[in-house]
Amino acid sequence: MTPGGGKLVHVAVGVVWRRGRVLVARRPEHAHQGGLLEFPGGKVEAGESVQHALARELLEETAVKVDPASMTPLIRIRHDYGDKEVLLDVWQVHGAVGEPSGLEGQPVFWLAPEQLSPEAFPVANRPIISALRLPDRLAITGNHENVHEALTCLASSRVTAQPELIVLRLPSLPPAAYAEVVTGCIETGGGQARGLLVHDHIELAQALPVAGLHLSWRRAVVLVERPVPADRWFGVSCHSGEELDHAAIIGADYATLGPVLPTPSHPQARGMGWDGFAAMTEQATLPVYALGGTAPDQVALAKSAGGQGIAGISWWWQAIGNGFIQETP
Ligand SMILES: Nc1nc2c([nH]c(=O)n2[C@@H]2O[C@H](COP(=O)(O)OP(=O)(O)OP(=O)(O)O)[C@@H](O)[C@H]2O)c(=O)[nH]1
Repeated sequence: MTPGGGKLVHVAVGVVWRRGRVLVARRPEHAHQGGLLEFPGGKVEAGESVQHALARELLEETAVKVDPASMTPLIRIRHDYGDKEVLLDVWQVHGAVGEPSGLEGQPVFWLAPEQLSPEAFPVANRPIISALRLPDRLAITGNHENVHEALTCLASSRVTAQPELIVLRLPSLPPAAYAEVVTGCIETGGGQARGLLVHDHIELAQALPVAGLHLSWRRAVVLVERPVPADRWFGVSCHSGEELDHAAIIGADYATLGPVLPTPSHPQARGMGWDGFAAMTEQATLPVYALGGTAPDQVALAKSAGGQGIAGISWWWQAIGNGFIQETP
């Protein structure tokens, strides 16, 4: 039973991929959340696994055949619509066989991830769309006290690891020097700092062409709403379930959660472990990166624990000079 006294409806939801696009359908007007777009799926029946429920629903609703064993978990979202509380259990599906058609009269079509407009879907789907667009590795810079060295490290680390999103975390730099690094990245990026998330300097993320804003918990805790527009990423560093709840309330698109494992900078801190991480992401309503002692070879592990992937410094940052890791974010 849910806090409201109703029953939690467990829904198997499929993100079915084909040639870089995903399958969507329009919900019938009379249905719950009618008229909006959805990813195909439906209720998990008693005694059924989520994967088998999804395979059954995809066949019944869209005529495509999928192998339950080939599905991979994307995210689980619990959402209370007021009239109904749902747990959307979302899985990615590759290798679906057959041409889809709306067997219940619903239009079905393929859309590229950048065509998935959050407003066209039920509210509970927004984190799913973020999870589809976000990479599975979130790179965080090490520290530097010098603008030139920070830019040099950033350029060389980027070439080797090719991260899509980078949190520019340079806590030792005074604000003016930090702004210089950001504008340096914008210049070399031909007018925009591609993939760059400004750390803690809210006004820079609002004013400059960067990919978004990442806030430390101490900055995020005082906010009551999202500080950047919807076309920028907004992430928060969290360390507990309560912090994840607050991040979701202020409109964060993703969070980092850690430390999961002991880190080189804090070897004495035991970390929450993968079980602790899984328990917290289970309750979260936004994509969550595992941070602290994690590396890209643990992306699959992080995903199986309900995470978006891993975040961190040491696996990609090529420190020079004083650019060694001094503390975890
Ligand atoms: N299939 C699907 N359901 C979704 C999505 N997003 C979302 O909030 N839901 C909600 O999940 C619930 C279950 O969906 P459903 O109506 O497809 O399930 P069903 O066919 O087994 O049930 P029904 O017999 O009541 O129609 C609905 O309340 C729906 O609004 C989504 O992307 N896909």
